[in-house]
Amino acid sequence: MNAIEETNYYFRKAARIMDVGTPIETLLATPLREVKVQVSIEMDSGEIRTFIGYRIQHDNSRGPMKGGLRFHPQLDQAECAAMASLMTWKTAVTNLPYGGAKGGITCDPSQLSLKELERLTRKYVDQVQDVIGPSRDIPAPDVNTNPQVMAWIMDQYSRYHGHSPAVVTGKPLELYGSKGREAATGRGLLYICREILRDVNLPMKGTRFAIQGFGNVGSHVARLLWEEGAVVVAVSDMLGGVRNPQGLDIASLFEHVQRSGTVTGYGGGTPCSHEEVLAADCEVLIPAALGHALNRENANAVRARLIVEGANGPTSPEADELLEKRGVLVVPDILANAGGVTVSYFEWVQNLQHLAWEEDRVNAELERTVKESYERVTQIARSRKVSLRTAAFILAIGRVGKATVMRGI
Ligand SMILES: NC(=O)C1=CN([C@@H]2O[C@H](COP(=O)(O)OP(=O)(O)OC[C@H]3O[C@@H](n4cnc5c(N)ncnc54)[C@H](O)[C@@H]3O)[C@@H](O)[C@H]2O)C=CC1
Ligand SMILES: O=C(O)CCC(=O)C(=O)O
Repeated sequence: MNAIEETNYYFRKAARIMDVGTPIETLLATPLREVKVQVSIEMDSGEIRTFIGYRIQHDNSRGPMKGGLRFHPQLDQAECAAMASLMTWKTAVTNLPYGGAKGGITCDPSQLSLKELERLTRKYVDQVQDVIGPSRDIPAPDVNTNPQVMAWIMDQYSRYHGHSPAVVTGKPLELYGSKGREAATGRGLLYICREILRDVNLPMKGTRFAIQGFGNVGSHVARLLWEEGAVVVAVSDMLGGVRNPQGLDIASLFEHVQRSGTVTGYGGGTPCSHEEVLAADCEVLIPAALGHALNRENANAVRARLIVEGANGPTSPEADELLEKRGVLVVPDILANAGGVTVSYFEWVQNLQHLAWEEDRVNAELERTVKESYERVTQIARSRKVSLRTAAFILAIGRVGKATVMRGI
């Protein structure tokens, strides 16, 4: 199965329990529009290079489409489509007035200079500016994109359409960004962890976590959990992992990462492999890197009793089944990592109203939203006797399906 087949497997499993019927099931599984563009730029050397960019718009029945932009060498159309679809279900689980989209460029940003990255981003906007917009489709950061990239997007789009801060979220604070957005996905995961730990009678203090990925999502959730007394026993990034059964000192790990750009080589733990992080002896595993991290080959090695999905699509359907059989509780991506898009929504609202919220308000509204979604999903899981993933899809499909039918097809 490729990425979109995996996402649709989960979608169909829930749609069939709900008995939505083949015509609506097919409609909801089919993206509204798939844009694939040539992104050609002049490199610093004077050479012309051509990259491929995507923007997949999955559904807009509940509002403008929303979702991140990924710059990654392995990005392809199927993965963008999968993540666009996940955005539709995620915004619906969280009850944000949005649909879903996702996009990016197949490239390795570590091989580009800052100027090349800027030219690439601006050229991409030239190619998609007629399909995005503040009330049409609003991009945001994802893997290897950041507030600076969002600033270039805002600027380039505004050259075509006039001053438009609300065309993109995750912008720098100096350029209409929202307080709290940078840490929002990690903070949302923290709130989810608090809820699920309470439900399984585990205290935050002393509970052991392993975290795959130490970028925006992984590093913030590690810091927030550690600040609450949780023990982070292993972390990794694309170069490898580091572990310490007594707990890593996250503040000094941050200093190390700031200096070296990677968790590897950190002196407060011992080096370990990617697979050892996923199989770490801990209560909670947070995959917060790329899709398909947990699959048929490694799912049975997982020792955690809870998995909280920070990444999008980190668990393949085969792995999901193996984990469920072993009683491992999985909090799915479309519920667990919705903190980022929730604060993106707050940023968009602030931009449309030309005002700025204080961080306390952002975090309080985020906490309320996360708790409410968690409550709704767990109620469905209990009453229908299904997994949290299937329950989250049932909630989302109900909302998107109703909006679709009420608007008229
Ligand atoms: N940034 C956001 O607000 C949101 C991101 N996500 C998802 O969270 C995941 C991470 O995104 P970000 O943190 O934003 O990206 P990022 O680019 O800031 O960080 C990605 C991290 O993953 C690491 N990584 C890459 N391959 C790895 C591997 N094989 N093993 C271990 N680590 C590896 C990188 O070294 C880096 O530390 C993605 O799946 C993304 O779609 C989900 C919701 C919102
Ligand atoms: O902040 C956003 O709008 C989208 C973030 C994102 O791409 C995601 O939730 O996967």
